[in-house]
Amino acid sequence: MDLPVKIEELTLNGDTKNQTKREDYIEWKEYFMAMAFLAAKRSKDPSFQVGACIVNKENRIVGVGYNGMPFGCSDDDFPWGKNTTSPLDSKFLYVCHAEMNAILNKNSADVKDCTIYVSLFPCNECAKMIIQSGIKEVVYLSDKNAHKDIYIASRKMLDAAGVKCWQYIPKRDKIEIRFTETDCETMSPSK
Ligand SMILES: O=c1ccn([C@H]2C[C@H](O)[C@@H](COP(=O)(O)O)O2)c(=O)[nH]1
Ligand SMILES: [Zn+2]
Repeated sequence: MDLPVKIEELTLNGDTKNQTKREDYIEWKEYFMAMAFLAAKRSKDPSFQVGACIVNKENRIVGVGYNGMPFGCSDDDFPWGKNTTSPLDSKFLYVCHAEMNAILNKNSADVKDCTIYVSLFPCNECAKMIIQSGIKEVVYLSDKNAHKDIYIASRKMLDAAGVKCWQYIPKRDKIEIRFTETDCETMSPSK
């Protein structure tokens, strides 16, 4: 009688070793989009958080950013409101967009031919920076502002410049990170 062959585990020198690769790993595109979403978690903007992750041809991350106040402009002193009487009292004149921060934060000489993963389709100002920096592909998740002039102009420029833009449709609605998942015995959830 044939016994079922178990290829998953093999006893080697007394150790049980896994012999087949995991199947539930996250794939590259999902990983990079998740990086953009994780970066967005750093944003102090109370109404909308955006993240961006720039990746080169070798699937190496070369820049990450989120929307925030410029260096030296305190998150506590500069305004986060939007419906203010004076534009000087709203965030819009001050906040650096996620894409701009990702490009300026680059840890490589340039971002030519790179892909930028963004949680939100880029505005016209970010589109200009993307084009001028040589990024060749935009992978976005939300396109919630597609009907607004700023975003119509953005798409027009990206299309004209030959920057490929496509919407990432996630396979799952969340990726959970549990710090207690590792086998680090000293680790315990903070109270
Ligand atoms: O391309 C973009 C467009 C917008 N952002 C940032 C700028 C603001 O902090 C928020 C948008 O706030 P609303 O209150 O929804 O107008 O998103 C960006 O980083 N990149
Ligand atoms: Zn922008």
